[in-house]
Amino acid sequence: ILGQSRHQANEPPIASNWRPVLGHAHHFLKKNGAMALGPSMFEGHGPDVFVVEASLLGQRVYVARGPKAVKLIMGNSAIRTRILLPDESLDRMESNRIGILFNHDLESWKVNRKCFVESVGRPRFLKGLAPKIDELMSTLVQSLDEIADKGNPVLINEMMNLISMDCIMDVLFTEKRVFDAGEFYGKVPPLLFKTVLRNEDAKHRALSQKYNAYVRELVRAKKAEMENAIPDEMDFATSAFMAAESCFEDPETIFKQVNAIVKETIGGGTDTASNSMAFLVYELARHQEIADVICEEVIAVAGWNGPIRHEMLNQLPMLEAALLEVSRIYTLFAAGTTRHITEDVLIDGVLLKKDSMMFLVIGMAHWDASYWENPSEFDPTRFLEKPAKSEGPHGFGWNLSPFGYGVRKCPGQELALLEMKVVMANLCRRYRFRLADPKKPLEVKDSLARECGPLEVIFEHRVEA
Ligand code: HEM
Repeated sequence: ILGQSRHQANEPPIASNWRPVLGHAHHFLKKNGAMALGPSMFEGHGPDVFVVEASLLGQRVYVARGPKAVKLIMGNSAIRTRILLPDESLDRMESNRIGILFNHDLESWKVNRKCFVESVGRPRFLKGLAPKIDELMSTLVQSLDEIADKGNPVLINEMMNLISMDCIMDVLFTEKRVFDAGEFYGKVPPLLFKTVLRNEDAKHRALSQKYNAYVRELVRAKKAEMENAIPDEMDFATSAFMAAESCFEDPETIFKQVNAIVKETIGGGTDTASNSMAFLVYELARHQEIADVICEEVIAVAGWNGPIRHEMLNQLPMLEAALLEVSRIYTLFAAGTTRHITEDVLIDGVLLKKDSMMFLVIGMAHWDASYWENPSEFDPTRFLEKPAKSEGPHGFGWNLSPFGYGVRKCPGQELALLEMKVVMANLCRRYRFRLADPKKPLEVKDSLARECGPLEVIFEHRVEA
């Protein structure tokens, strides 16, 4: 089952695809493990069936599907703990009982989450965010212009990885680097976070040690830098130190806390944004009319070369709609939102029993034909007008929740959307994207999150540079 794929050539992936679920179940599926698995768990049935119970190596698993699950389960503050990972994996990531992503200790998670949310939401940090990414992009387009001059295809999945990594590191530490981040990549492999979770051999252990040491060094340097005056527009790591200092007293705890926030931002914020942008480029290459509208929007507010400022970002409706549409169709965590049920809880007459695992299949609702017209079609215009009775995380009912919803929803949502808007606005006004081989099916890999496979794209200048 793990080896099968339901992707059709040239079709976007089925958002309710069950492969990511099995990726998550990896830890529990031993060599001869068996799991009662049928399509009813992940797709095919109407919205009435919203929790399916299964058994995985003798452990009870609930698969919560569709919009009702998003509203009732994600919105329920009693169901807060994420799936339990082996201590061994957590120790290797140095993230045992610290941070928020895999912290199983609810009390500790609560204070850590408060700290994360405070760091990422601080106005003095947010103020400088768009100019910072915009400045980085203005340096990058010089390299991209050369690529466009030559007309050679680029691997957009890899390029977006580099851009996204550069953005996140700049956002965290105000690091100015050039486009070729190769050397840096050796220290922080972008997929390390995922690899660490799944692979236990010596190579990965060594890589994670290197990575942990590298991040510690950056955080230490940031702390030292904070002895001087803190600038009015601060970076994320500075904001995280301020948040941690307001939550904890012990300097060692503060340091560990900031370290965790930084690693979770790198882990949660790089692959996610880069794959979303790679999928968006793919769709824009196939829908030039949408790309043209986005280009016109950007030029109307910022001109061909002017800076893209924070206040302009809500004047780019088609770009925002295109990002939502990509998040709907490609749903990075289609089935990868997990919970561990810590106490018996009754949801809409369904008893969810203590000590069970849960997978929340948010992607199912994203492709529900009873809610979305032509759900497999990339059509951002569906987001240009909100329905009159707007509800749900994005105002489109409970049928759209790519960042989750409720107590554990993604705390990086605003940052991710802002970053993607600034990056894509810079690219869309300057270049037209063409697929090097339009007939080649898009490769999509499902693991912890959904990934864009090798994708060759040609950049064409929109204006003479
Ligand atoms: C396109 C980009 C992104 C997508 C689609 C995304 C999606 C998600 C989803 C679905 C969850 C799980 C929510 C749940 O369990 O209910 C999550 C959690 C999380 N995300 Fe994101 N995310 C993105 C970007 C980011 C960024 C930029 C950051 C860092 C600033 C980030 C940090 C986190 C963290 C730390 C959590 C764990 C929260 C917790 O467990 O309490 N994410 N994200």
